[in-house]
Amino acid sequence: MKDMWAQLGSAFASLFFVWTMAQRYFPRHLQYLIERRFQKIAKYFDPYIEINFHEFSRDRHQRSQAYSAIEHYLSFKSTEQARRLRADVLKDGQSLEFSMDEHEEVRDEYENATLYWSLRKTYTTSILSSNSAPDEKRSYRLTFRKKYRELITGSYLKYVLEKGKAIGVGKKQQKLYTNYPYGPMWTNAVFEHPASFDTLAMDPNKKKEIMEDLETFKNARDYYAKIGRAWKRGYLLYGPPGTGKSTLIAAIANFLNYDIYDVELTAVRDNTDLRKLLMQITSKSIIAIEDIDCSLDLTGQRQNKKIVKDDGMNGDKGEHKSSSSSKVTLSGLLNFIDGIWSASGGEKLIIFTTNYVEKLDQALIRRGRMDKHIELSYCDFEGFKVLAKNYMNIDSHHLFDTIGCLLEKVNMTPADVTDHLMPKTIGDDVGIRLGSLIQDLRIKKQKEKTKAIEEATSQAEKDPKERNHQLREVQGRKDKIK
Ligand SMILES: Nc1ncnc2c1ncn2[C@@H]1O[C@H](COP(=O)(O)OP(=O)(O)OP(=O)(O)O)[C@@H](O)[C@H]1O
Ligand SMILES: [Mg+2]
Repeated sequence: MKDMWAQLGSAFASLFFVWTMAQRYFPRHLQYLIERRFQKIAKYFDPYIEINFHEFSRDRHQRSQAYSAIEHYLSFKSTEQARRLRADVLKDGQSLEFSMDEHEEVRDEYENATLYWSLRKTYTTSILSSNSAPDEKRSYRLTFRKKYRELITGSYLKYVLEKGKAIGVGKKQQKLYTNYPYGPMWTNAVFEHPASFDTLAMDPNKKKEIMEDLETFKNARDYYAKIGRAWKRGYLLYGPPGTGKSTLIAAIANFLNYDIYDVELTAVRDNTDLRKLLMQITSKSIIAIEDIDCSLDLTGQRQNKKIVKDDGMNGDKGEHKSSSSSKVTLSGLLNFIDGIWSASGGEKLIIFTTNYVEKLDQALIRRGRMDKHIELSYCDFEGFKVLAKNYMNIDSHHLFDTIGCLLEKVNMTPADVTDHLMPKTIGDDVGIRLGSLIQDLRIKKQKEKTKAIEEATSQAEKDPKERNHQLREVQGRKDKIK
């Protein structure tokens, strides 16, 4: 391993440690003088240079891309050389990536130079809570001889980062980030949503258009640079609850292989915290702000948000009130979308969702901010066929015609349709599930019919002059529903 010089160096390091423990017994000016001497002697004897690559920035907000690249680069060497390894599951959920564990060291060769990489960990306890587990800080340390300084800082590190990034591209495990309620911090989990464009019930032309738009965006780095615009794109998804807005976000993330940053605006204290949070978002990410009309009072005042209770990205929505004290304003959000903040990192998709597009401030959704407006609507026959294929693996059935006719007249969300297509008991066959859907569609149709008649009748009663006209309307609606 390292030679005699290194041992001398570490002897000095130990002496220095003893000194730091003993220095409190010396007067200040003496401490300073002795320290300077120590440093000079240590520098003279130590022929090595060390470079540290920390996992996070000093404020712990941003994960270093260099650290990730080094991790990938060292993966193979660690598997070969290290005795204590750490294993992480890769994107496919089956293979593993190994990296060296704490205090392990691996050797690398580059143009006759020998270098050593080691992993270091330090622990600090959070000042927020005395009970919290110590915070772990990891860093890679590169050690090499002084004479290789130019070689290493010049071409070697460039080579490591490029190679590490290339190795990491195919291995990237997607993450779902959510912001903590206190302070501008993200917490993350592995993102494993199965949604894809294939399983999405949506007009095939619309689907194709979205996929092409995403593909163009993904490959447009040079174009955005040329026209001088930040490499970002805004999507607005709107439509009634249960029409697939959250599912579409998951499908887009899977299509692009991007991470998702799910911003809970009501948990963000103010515009400054919002900016800090958004600044931490790395490239190849989707920034999702769901139910934007509920998260932000678009007149600039604060408002409580309904909390989405769901399993991951989807599910039923409860109307709980949160005791939010967020001071995030519309202008704060717009400043971010437009501003230079959003340019850091590049390649970001910002997606807003809402059930009530008409409630949104025009400033928020104008083109340039929200480049693409996508309506998700009730299930039509084409959408139903996609769901039938997904949930029951069938392309046709003698009940399809009846369902097609009913879906033309009745508004039912894809979420409600899928509820019928899922087997409720082990013996539920296709016929039973389709029958249950038809029954529900008929009940809905009947309800809509009764409601339409009631509305028209009460309207006619309010205005006797219009009575005859209204009665004709009622008859017309009855015929239409039939
Ligand atoms: N277009 C769709 N294609 C396939 N599945 C869908 C679609 N729409 C809804 N679903 C199913 O319904 C469930 C709820 O959908 P989702 O959460 O995406 O709706 P949403 O539009 O986000 O609703 P909300 O406005 O309440 O947030 C999902 O689990 C999904 O399986
Ligand atoms: Mg949703």
